[in-house]
Amino acid sequence: MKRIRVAAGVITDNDKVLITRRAPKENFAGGWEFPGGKIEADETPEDCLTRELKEELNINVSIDKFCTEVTHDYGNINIYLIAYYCTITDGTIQISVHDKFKWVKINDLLKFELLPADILIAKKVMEDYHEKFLQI
Ligand SMILES: Nc1nc2c([nH]c(=O)n2[C@H]2C[C@H](O)[C@@H](COP(=O)(O)OP(=O)(O)OP(=O)(O)O)O2)c(=O)[nH]1
Repeated sequence: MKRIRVAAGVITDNDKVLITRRAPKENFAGGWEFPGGKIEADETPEDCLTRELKEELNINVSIDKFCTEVTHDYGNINIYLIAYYCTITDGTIQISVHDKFKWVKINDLLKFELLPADILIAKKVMEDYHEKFLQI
């Protein structure tokens, strides 16, 4: 089975988080995801994420913190997905490979049709958010 490694960015703004929708003709068209892409052989996940977010959304980000990692078996492909919390440091979002982007309430994340591998990431983001909220 084909195995790939993918880095994804969890970009939050107070109670919201950014998700992007895979365009028609892409694999998993119509599915919402955390933007990012495949990690190349000579790249760290962080370098990959910086590159992908610039390529796909035209933004520069700082990578703040590891969020979580998951592996998911899609049948024909096995994906290792590593997610990091990021902050936009420069630029305004311009989509190029996605057909939509949306800032959604963290609490509403599971209402969107996320890619299957992203459900565990979404749950971790919600958990981290609630923990932060309880500490205030
Ligand atoms: N980017 C991204 N991909 C995800 C997520 N969850 C998930 O299962 N995937 C899957 C979908 C794709 O099969 C794969 C990532 O491929 P991609 O098409 O986004 O990566 P890429 O930009 O490097 O691809 P390419 O067109 O250059 O080949 O991982 C996610 O949250 N973000």
